[in-house]
Amino acid sequence: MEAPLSPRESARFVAENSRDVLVDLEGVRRAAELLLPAASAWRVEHWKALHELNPRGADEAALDWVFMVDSLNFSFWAEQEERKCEVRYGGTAYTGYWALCAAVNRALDQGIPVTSASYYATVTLDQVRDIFRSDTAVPMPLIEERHRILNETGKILLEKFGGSFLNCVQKSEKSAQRLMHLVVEHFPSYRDEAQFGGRRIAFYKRAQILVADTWSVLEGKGDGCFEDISSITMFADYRLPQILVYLGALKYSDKLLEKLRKGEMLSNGDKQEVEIRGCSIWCVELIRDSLLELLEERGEKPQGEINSILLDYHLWDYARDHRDDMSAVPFHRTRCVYY
Ligand SMILES: Nc1nc2c(c(CN[C@H]3C=C[C@H](O)[C@@H]3O)cn2[C@@H]2O[C@H](COP(=O)(O)O)[C@@H](O)[C@H]2O)c(=O)[nH]1
Repeated sequence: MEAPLSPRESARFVAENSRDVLVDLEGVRRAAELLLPAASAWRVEHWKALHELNPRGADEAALDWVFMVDSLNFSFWAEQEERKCEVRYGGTAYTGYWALCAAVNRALDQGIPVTSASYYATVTLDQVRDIFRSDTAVPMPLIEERHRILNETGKILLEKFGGSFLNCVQKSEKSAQRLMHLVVEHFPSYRDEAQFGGRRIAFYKRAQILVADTWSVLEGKGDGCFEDISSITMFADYRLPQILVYLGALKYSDKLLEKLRKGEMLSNGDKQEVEIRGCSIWCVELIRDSLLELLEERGEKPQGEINSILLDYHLWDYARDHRDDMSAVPFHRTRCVYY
């Protein structure tokens, strides 16, 4: 099979051929102006402090935490908004992606070595159900797939990288692209690819967020000093499209909007699902470019770094904090292990 286009080229190709999703250039500019005050202060060193559940260290154990969590970083959305999986940890009730992190930290606190490949390569389904148990009647979605992926991923990490994700990172020799391709080549559950307009395309959402979280947990230093980190695009999940539509940078056709409002599912790889994901990536690339142009026009230098990763993190956090304001904008419902 032909090698897929890179995520950035896939996004450009989809945006140029999309029918139901449009990147609005005026909206892109307005979004960049809205984000500019915050953008100047974005720094990779802030990632850890951003959220209490992120690992604190920058060692092998922290990398194993990131690898195991990003191997399961998919599909947390609930069938009914009011009936969600919830994990209580340290006095807080967490939902969505944070419920996953809270469950991992809860297990570690109980002495279960859940982030060690030697453990999760042979963990049983019953043990996985217990580790990720919800504190409500609603279980975490796709628990069987999460079990299968843990066994598969753990076995491969043991066989090919001595059971340590640090070895995989060091093999990339400080190239974000090489690390992304190493992960996709060796770990099947990260192969987030599709067919669109006669071309093979790839979004590699979990492989790219894994590279980004590796860069972040290592604070861009040592093995994490990727010279090509700016080549990583935004991560095409189901939250970012929602916020981009809310900000007016992305537009859905009436037909698509109606479908999403009714809560209809889109299958992974459907034309409209690919258009949503591809246009979202392209939209964030253009917002990033617009931020750099605005800074240039104002003769300002950012204190940190303006790239699609830090822009994505900011937008994702913004979406989390403005969930209610965005309730009129539907997110697309796809059940899969890729995002
Ligand atoms: N584009 C993008 N998508 C991201 C993330 C994250 C969390 N990562 C960073 C955030 C904090 C830490 O600093 C991590 O570095 C999770 N997701 C996706 O969202 C969905 C979960 O949403 P909800 O159901 O609301 O929890 C699901 O597809 C999940 O895969 C991100 O950052 N960007």
